[in-house]
Amino acid sequence: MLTNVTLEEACELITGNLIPLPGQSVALAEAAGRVCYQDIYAARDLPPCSQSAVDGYAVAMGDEVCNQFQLKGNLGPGDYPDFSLAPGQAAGVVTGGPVPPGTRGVIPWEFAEVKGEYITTTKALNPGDNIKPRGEDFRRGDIVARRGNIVGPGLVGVLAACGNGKVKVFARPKVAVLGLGRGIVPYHAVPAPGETRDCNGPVLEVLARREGAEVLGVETAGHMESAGGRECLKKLLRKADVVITTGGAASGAYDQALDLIRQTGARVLFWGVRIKPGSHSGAAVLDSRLIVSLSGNPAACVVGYHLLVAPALRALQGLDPQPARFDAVCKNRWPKKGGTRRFVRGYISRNQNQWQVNFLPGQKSSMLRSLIDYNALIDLPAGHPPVEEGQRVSVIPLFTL
Ligand SMILES: Nc1nc2c(c(=O)[nH]1)N[C@H]1C(S)=C(S)[C@@H](COP(=O)(O)OP(=O)(O)OC[C@H]3O[C@@H](n4cnc5c(N)ncnc54)[C@H](O)[C@@H]3O)O[C@H]1N2
Ligand code: MOO
Repeated sequence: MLTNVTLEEACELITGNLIPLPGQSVALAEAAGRVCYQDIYAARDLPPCSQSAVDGYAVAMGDEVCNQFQLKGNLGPGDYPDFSLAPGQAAGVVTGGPVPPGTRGVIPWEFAEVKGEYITTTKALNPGDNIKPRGEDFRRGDIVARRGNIVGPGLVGVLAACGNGKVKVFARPKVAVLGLGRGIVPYHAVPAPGETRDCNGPVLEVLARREGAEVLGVETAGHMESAGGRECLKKLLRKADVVITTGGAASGAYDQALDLIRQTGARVLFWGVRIKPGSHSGAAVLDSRLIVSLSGNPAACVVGYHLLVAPALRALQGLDPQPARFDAVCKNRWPKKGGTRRFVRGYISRNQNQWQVNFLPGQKSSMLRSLIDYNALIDLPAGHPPVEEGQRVSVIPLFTL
């Protein structure tokens, strides 16, 4: 078993042992935010025929410029022309309506005077003026999205315009959360003296949902003997793609996570990561199922989630597992120097043209305080000296981009 691996090694071991989930067809309205399973091509030309860009008069002419035309018909909204225009003829058209064959351009009604069955135009017309040619936006067969693209509102619009009622997207990863800390009880229970309410479970549930997962359940098994805990973990592994355990991850007398995971027959990928907080994290695989064991201390649990679980959930959905990253200028100082690589919870914001970051208060791994406002992790390398205000640091944005 690999122990005390770097974060990069841990991520590679996790993502290298995952197979992206299968595709499923979902209704267009349900597809937004999901990940395309396959390349998608335009099913028709858009617009499907030559259309007018203005309300006015479609006119036909030969090579000679003319400004007087005989009105041949009038097309209202929803009408389709059953006639063509010969040079010298015109027809009333509406914005987005089809123009009759033979149309050279469209004159907005503001630049036309109607007298009886004739119109006189008061503006010169160039060929193609105010016409949206067929297929100007998309040609049938044009690629509109690639496998791995997130379905955004614009793509929903294109697919709706093409008449695609369904989209094939990656299945959502099914996630279950299991609290293994001793004396941890569900948050809605009244804890006896010495017991602690489970707060990691609900936090992980919310975080995993944000990453596109379907959360099957949040359970606690720290009160169970080994056999009970093992059966509980096995049960969750039968239905979930990813089981996140929290607590019981260190190597004390009451820490049972590693033991329980081994008892299921899972192959441990690593145990212990050279980061703080979150050093007591590990991962294992059973068939195509992933188990990630996170610390019980709430902030360590959350940091472990962002750095180890979120990349796995992205990889399962066909996305790049790597989080975004950029430099930001510190707005306050971090007085501690550090031997281990540290992930500090920060708050990033834009100031004029640059990103800035605040180190948030309450950074002990046992404390929840920094988690109220955090929207980024500040990556301080091993052996870093104290960080001064105005210095640039590397940040991983979490909820803002
Ligand atoms: N002798 C040592 N003790 C500890 C070490 C160490 O290296 N040697 N490491 C410390 C660090 S760092 C961390 S982080 C924790 C990791 O502990 P575990 O992951 O084994 O978690 P537990 O012991 O079960 O609980 C720790 C702490 O977290 C609370 N907890 C647990 N689960 C939950 C939950 N679901 N919701 C809310 N709070 C939870 C639990 O009550 C404890 O207070 O170990 C240190 N000790
Ligand atoms: O793993 Mo503990 O989280 O180092 O704080």
